[in-house]
Parts: sequence; C-alpha cells; structure tokens
Amino acid sequence: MTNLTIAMHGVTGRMGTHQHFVRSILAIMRQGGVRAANGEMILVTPILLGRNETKLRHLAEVVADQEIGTQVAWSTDVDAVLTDPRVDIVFDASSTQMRVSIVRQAAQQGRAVYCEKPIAVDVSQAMVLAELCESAGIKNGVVQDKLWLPGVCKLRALRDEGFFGDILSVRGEFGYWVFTGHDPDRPAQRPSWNYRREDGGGMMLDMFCHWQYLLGDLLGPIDRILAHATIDLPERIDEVGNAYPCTADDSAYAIFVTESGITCQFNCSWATRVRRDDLLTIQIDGTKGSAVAGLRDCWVQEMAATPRPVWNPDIPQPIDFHSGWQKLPDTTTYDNAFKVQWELFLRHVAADEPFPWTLRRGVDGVALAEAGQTSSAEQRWVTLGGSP
Ligand SMILES: NC(=O)C1=CN([C@@H]2O[C@H](COP(=O)(O)OP(=O)(O)OC[C@H]3O[C@@H](n4cnc5c(N)ncnc54)[C@H](OP(=O)(O)O)[C@@H]3O)[C@@H](O)[C@H]2O)C=CC1
Ligand SMILES: O=C1CO[C@H](CO)[C@@H](O)[C@@H]1O
Repeated sequence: MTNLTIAMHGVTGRMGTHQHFVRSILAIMRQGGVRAANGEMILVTPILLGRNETKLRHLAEVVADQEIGTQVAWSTDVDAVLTDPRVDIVFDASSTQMRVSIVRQAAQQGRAVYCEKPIAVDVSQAMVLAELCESAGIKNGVVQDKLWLPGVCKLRALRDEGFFGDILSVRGEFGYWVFTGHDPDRPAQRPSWNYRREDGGGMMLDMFCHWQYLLGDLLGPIDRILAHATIDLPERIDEVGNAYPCTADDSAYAIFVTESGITCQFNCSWATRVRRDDLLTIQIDGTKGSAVAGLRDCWVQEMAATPRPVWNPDIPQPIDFHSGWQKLPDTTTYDNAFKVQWELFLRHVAADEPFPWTLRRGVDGVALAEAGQTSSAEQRWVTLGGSP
C-alpha cells in the first residue's frame, strides 16, 4: 500500500474546490483509494494550500467532514508545505498567472507536479516549466479533462468502430451567456480575471488548449489555424462590485486544419445565448454518418437516415431535422472526468503506469492559443511547429 501526500494549491477556487477536491480527491478517499494494475492500493492524504484561512478551514474541516466524515490538513504557509519532504505531489489549480511560480518551486523540490491548464500564459513560460520538470526527472501532468467527458468517449468509440467512414469536417460550438454583473440579481458566474488579459484571462487561452488535445486525440495533430477574437462586452463588474474594463477576448472563432487535412471550425463565446443541446457540442460529419456530442450525450445519423432536403423558403419546413437523429445509449457508467485523470496520475506516480498527458503536452495547448492570438492579431493563417 502507498499513501501519497498531495499539496493542493488553488483549492479554494472554482475548479480546485468542486472538480479537484470534492469530486476527485475526496471521492477517491471515500472509495478507499485507487488500485494500480499491479494490485497495489494507493491512498491519498491532501494538504489544502492557499492564502485565505477562512476558505481553507471551511473546506478542510466542514466540507471534508460532510463528504468523508473526517477533516483534512490545510495551511497558508505555501513555502513550508512545498519544501516539506513528506509531500509527494504538488497540484496547482490557481489562476493561470500563478502557475509558473508554484510549478517551478515544486519541480525544484523534486515533487511530482500535476496542474490545471493552461500551464502558463505563453509558450516560452510553458516550455520553461516542461523543461524544468523533465530535467528534474519528476513525474508531471496537465489536466486534460475533456478527454473523459462521456460525450467525447462516445465520439471516440464511434471513430474506432468506423461509424463515420471518412471524416470530412468537425464543428464545435462552445459557450453561453456569462452575466456582466451590472444587474445585482444576476452576478457573473465566472471569475473576473477571466476577462482581463493582464491577469491571464481570455477565451483563446482558456479554451484553445482544450481544443488542441481534443482534436489531437480524435483526429491527430493540428497543422494550422485561422482565428478571430473579439471583446464583445467591454465592461464587467468584479467580485467586490467594482466595474472594470474587459481587456481579454470573450469570443473567439477559429478554423483548425489537421495534418490529415480535416477542417475543424470552433465558435466560442461568453456572450451567446444557447439554443443547442449543450454548452459544448461537437459535430463530426463523415461519408457514412454524422454524430453530435454534448458533454454527456451523443446523437448519430447514418446515411440510411439522412434526409434529402430541398430548398424552398415558400413553404413551412417539411422535415423535422431533429427527429432523424438517434441518441446513443449509455453502455457504461461514466465517472467524473477530472477524477478519472487523477486516478491515472496517481497510478503513474505510485506504480509507474503510463501517463502521456505531461507538461510537454500542456505546452502544445498553450502553443495553439498563442498561434490563435497571432492569427487574430495579424489576420493570417499560422502553421504550428509541434513540440518534441
Ligand atoms: N479544466 C477545466 O475544465 C478548467 C480549468 N480552469 C483552469 O483552472 C484554473 C483556476 O480557474 P478557476 O477555478 O476558474 O479560478 P478561480 O478564480 O475560481 O480560482 C483561483 C484560485 O487561485 C487562487 N489565487 C488567485 N490569485 C492568487 C494570488 N495572488 N495568491 C494566491 N492565490 C491566488 C485563488 O485563491 P483565493 O480563493 O484565496 O482567491 C483560488 O484558489 C485556471 O488556470 C483555469 O484556466 C478553469 C475552468 C475550467
Ligand atoms: O477552462 C475552461 C473555461 O470554462 C469552461 C466552462 O465554463 C471549462 O469547461 C473550461 O475548461
């Protein structure tokens, strides 16, 4: 049996609290640990780390007690915990701009590192982190949770069984309305730093790193990108009620072409009202069939069920386009996507099992976001170099 001590920094944030602490680490503790392929049982001991004593104490003492019937450790002395030799893994889910300093310290201390995406705000800093981890010889990983969304798992299974025939194109629709906070009854549902470039915000930086590994996994590497980003809503209200100017893109539109020649078009916006099946939908069109995946569900249409529309705006549309799609059944139970990846990382650290989602791969995500920024600023296609 192995017991891994995990210093969790940024655990007081949205992702840190809900996805990583409650739905991953506490859930793993509640189920009694994770079993490695060699039969070894891996247990975890978290230490919650941050600057806000009230929030940390609440998570460690109240939330943990509610969820698993016991309290966990916490500390505001970040340096002391990061240099504590009992710590095996340093995890960071703090705001993107903070990542470099935490990951750097952890790597220098020889701890295994696991962190949220994007791993840095630009490629040069991202490279430094990947190289630091590699030269220190430490196990390292970046969150790529969307790979384990049920909807994405279903797309992957359809691809593997040849459902699509030749894949022709992909269309992603992502986003929803994020309130500006001007109406006090409808506060913003995302943190204000997301809308300030100087604080690491921006749609491309946030989301293109997800599209990079998602498309890479489904279709192979991206060769080039053409992107256009806008700041649609120029002013928002922050967490303490002050108005601030939005300096980061809140919408971004991109065409990615894969090395295999497939065109993938993604619309992303925090200023759009949803009239589709989910907050993210991905449609893949192929010669034999098409599929549309949301976060959990997936609908398919084969050639035999494909309607034959004829353009005629002078009559009411005779085809119910939605009825020609079939919802795939759930053939398995799906665990939380973040928890699935946590378990794989723990097995990697404790039992040396493979874990390809390294910081080096995190660099690729930042590179796509940066290429998108260049494309948008210079109004041109940008070809990606790929990282070794
Ligand atoms: N994989 C995914 O699906 C998603 C990933 N993310 C990524 O996760 C990260 C966190 O995002 P999110 O949870 O939305 O952000 P939040 O703003 O909710 O949380 C930010 C966290 O960082 C801490 N923090 C911020 N500034 C400082 C500072 N100066 N000193 C110490 N601590 C600080 C906050 O601590 P405090 O509570 O004390 O303020 C808090 O714990 C980002 O990198 C983001 O890109 C975000 C959304 C989804
Ligand atoms: O980084 C992110 C920004 O927010 C999205 C949802 O609102 C997340 O899915 C995503 O991972």
